[in-house]
Amino acid sequence: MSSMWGERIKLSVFGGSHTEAIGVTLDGLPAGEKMDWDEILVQMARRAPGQDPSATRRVEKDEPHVVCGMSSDGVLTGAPLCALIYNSDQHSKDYGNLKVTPRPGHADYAAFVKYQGNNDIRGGGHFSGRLTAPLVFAGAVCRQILSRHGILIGGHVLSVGPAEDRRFNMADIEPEILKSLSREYFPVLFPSIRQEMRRQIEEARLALDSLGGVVECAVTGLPTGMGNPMFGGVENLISSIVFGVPAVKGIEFGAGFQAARKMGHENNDSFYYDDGGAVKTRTNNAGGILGGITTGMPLVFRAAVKPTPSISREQDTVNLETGENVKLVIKGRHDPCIVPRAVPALESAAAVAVLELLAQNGKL
Ligand SMILES: Cc1cc2nc3c(=O)[nH]c(=O)nc-3n(C[C@H](O)[C@H](O)[C@H](O)COP(=O)(O)O)c2cc1C
Ligand SMILES: C=C(O[C@@H]1CC(C(=O)O)=C[C@@H](OP(=O)(O)O)[C@H]1O)C(=O)O
Repeated sequence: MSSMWGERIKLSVFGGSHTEAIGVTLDGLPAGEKMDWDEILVQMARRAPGQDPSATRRVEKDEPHVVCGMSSDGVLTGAPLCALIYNSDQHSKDYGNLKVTPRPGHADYAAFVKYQGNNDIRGGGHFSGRLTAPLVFAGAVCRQILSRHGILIGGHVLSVGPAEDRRFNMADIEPEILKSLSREYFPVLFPSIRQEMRRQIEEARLALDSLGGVVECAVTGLPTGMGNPMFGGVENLISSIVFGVPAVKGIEFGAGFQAARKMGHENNDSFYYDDGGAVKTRTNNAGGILGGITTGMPLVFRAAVKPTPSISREQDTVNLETGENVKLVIKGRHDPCIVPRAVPALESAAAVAVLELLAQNGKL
């Protein structure tokens, strides 16, 4: 399976939702960087399941065990960093019927065909959202290195169903806002919207259904001039890792799809020199990227997260053994909405991508 990413910072994620453990190997990290272990645990806790009514009831500690690559006092050795996260709360019986009656919206059918039924279906196997736990560990390491280069990453739940938070002011994102968002569970910019989002999620859950939404993520402090045209652009790099987060179905940068409805004079970001003589833009519809290259303005992207495929209401499917059309009722513990827990996963994907970008541009 192709669960490896990166040229300079090489990321490999392994395991399945119900295997003994899941984990990650990160190669290419700079030696000598001291990690704050508590900060790593803060990031793991932001994504961990079982701590909120808006999430799956599966309970996992998600405490990483470092196998190699970090000294006992938390300093990166420069050798590949490998961490394991043990699985402890598997209910594999819930998946007994799903191999031959694939869930609409999940990877069951496509994987059954590709792997001739040999794929581990329990808890979504290697396709599970649980595989974002090792990604968050990797991101937690990368973002500590990035912060020493003045680069901050933070995201928030922009929408859940019809409930909408406000967007970042893309031309001017306060470091303090990103610092606080990036330590929260279910981060939002406009605090009172969280309650409405939770209400929408609960309503969907009670209707035996699920909800999707959008995550908005920003990166500040990026050096200007990193990235390449055409296939080597910063959008290309970030998108390729962001689509590694299960359930992400779309990404846009800056004004994104709204740019298609603007006039040129509205969409262009005028340049000016700030008081310190730095070139800035008054607006940031470009989302910090022009021609695939960083402009020095905040990098902003939004990712569309689909509604959780495993829902409790009866659905139509097929029986791959008998060749019949059948009804399916899914058992088990599923996120009624993935979006809040996808925020740290998407920030982490961005952190790994930005560290790769620095490495590719000789800035590490
Ligand atoms: C944090 C997170 C949690 C998820 N939780 C669930 C879940 O409880 N049930 C489920 O069916 N899908 C869940 N998913 C989504 C599936 O893993 C995903 O839809 C599936 O692997 C198919 O991949 P695709 O949607 O990218 O095509 C979750 C995804 C993430 C990122
Ligand atoms: C365990 C996590 O999420 C899981 C992601 C997931 C899926 O199909 O993606 C299905 C569920 O697995 P299970 O049936 O074993 O409870 C979720 O709980 C996690 O994110 O840590």
